[in-house]
Amino acid sequence: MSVYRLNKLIRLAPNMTAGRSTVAMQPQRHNTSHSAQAADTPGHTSFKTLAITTPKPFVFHVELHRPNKLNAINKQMWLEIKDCFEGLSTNPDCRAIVLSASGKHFTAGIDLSDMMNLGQQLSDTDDCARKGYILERVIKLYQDSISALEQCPKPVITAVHQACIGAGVDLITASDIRYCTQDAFFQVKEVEIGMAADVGTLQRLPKAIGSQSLARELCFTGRRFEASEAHSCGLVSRVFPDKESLVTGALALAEQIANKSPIAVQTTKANMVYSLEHTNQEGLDHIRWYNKLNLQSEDFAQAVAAQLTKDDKPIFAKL
Ligand SMILES: CC/C=C\C=C\CC(=O)SCCNC(=O)CCNC(=O)[C@H](O)C(C)(C)COP(=O)(O)OP(=O)(O)OC[C@H]1O[C@@H](n2cnc3c(N)ncnc32)[C@H](O)[C@@H]1OP(=O)(O)O
Repeated sequence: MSVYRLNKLIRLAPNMTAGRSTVAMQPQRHNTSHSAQAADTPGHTSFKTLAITTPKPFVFHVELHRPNKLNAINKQMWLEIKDCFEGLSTNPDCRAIVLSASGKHFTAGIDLSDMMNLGQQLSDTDDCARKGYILERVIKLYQDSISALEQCPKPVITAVHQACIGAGVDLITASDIRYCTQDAFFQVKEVEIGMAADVGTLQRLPKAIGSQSLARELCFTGRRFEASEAHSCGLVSRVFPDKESLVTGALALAEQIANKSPIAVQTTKANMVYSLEHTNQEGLDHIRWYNKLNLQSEDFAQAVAAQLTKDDKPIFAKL
């Protein structure tokens, strides 16, 4: 589906009011009346591998949803992740996103059966250059899928339970904030399947944990590590006792973010992502350019007034 069409569909979401409305979802996943309504709405489409709900005003909850396949990421899921986050990027009803997963594990990484299909496709030609072109396109598509989280202007909070393997680590390191359950475990497993990780972990993990030494150890060995180590090295910032409290905590954080000025939050994300790759001076130049506009916005005036009057919930216009 084109990004244009997806944007249009996501924009059809019912107005955000407290409560649960569902867009582009798996009807059987959420047995609320809202799900049925949304599923029946003409023009609504369904993602096959993602379930999307809007549990709080301006908060979208995206779930990896191939529970019977341990949320292994097949081609369809790669495409849908990209479409979904690109669509939410321009959706004015979305200010913060929680990404979690249904079923036993967060994700078993790339779908290995799908990889076998790719092998079949490659065997259709004997020409190594043509095989190379096929692989180039696939890798680029998968990279873009993961990068859609980082490029999405809205903060993305990932909530990991149980296994987060291979491509799962690529995925979560492209998010803004990571939480997990105490039974979560992580593995940069690519070397174990005979490849170098190529969709983001090697670039983002060292920055996320702030240690080249540990990142290289994890990437060279593919050793599994648990929630406690993920927390102590800074890969995740909070650990919850179970999945229910994890998702509740992640949604509460998303709600807190969604109550802030969307201009302030989205500019903050843009500048923090930019500053990861640039010098301090370049980062300062970048934010100065943004803020010479943003400090004239009604959000700024309203937020300052709210501070002075101790109004803890100023209402900001959609962005
Ligand atoms: C261009 C390339 C871009 C990106 C590349 C990314 C690379 C990677 O993602 S590398 C990592 C690949 N994933 C794995 O190696 C995971 C292997 N699986 C496991 O380690 C375990 O299954 C587990 C995730 C820890 C879960 O363990 P458990 O709960 O005990 O379940 P199992 O009994 O092991 O598995 C049940 C069932 O699922 C099948 N399965 C597991 N993982 C995958 C997978 N990634 N793809 C496809 N299928 C998977 C497993 O074979 C079992 O199948 P049965 O038919 O029931 O035997």
